Amino acid sequence: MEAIRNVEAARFPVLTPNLKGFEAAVAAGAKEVAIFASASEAFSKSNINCSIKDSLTRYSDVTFAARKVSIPVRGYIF
Ligand SMILES: CC(C)(COP(=O)([O-])OP(=O)([O-])OC[C@H]1O[C@@H](n2cnc3c(N)ncnc32)[C@H](O)[C@@H]1OP(=O)([O-])[O-])[C@@H](O)C(=O)NCCC(=O)NCCSC(=O)C[C@@](C)(O)CC(=O)[O-]
Repeated sequence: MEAIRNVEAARFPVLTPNLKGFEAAVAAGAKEVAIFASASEAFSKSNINCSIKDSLTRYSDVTFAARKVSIPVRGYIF
């Protein structure tokens, strides 16, 4: 994040799989984050170690937290 902080004319959405990741991203200076869910239970488990249903709950938490501090979430319009 330090290395890309001042790059202009580019967006760097940081993948944030849960609230802990979101908080770390913001602390590191992220100006945009991204949430990423899976279409199959197997991929969801392998990728972020939880069910699709649980991932949607996590992403709801991340989106809510992002909205509170006006951090854009990729693909989401507040
Ligand atoms: C979601 C986790 C973190 C769960 O990881 P986990 O091991 O299931 O986590 P846990 O909840 O069991 O906790 C284990 C430890 O990890 C810690 N932990 C818990 N969360 C975090 C965090 N955010 N950052 C740092 N540490 C974390 C947590 O605090 C704990 O630490 P301990 O108490 O034992 O010391 C893990 O499965 C993970 O990192 N998954 C993400 C994998 C990933 O980055 N996948 C994306 C690949 S790219 C892709 O999919 C393509 C595409 C196209 O979608 C990309 C795009 O959208 O652009």
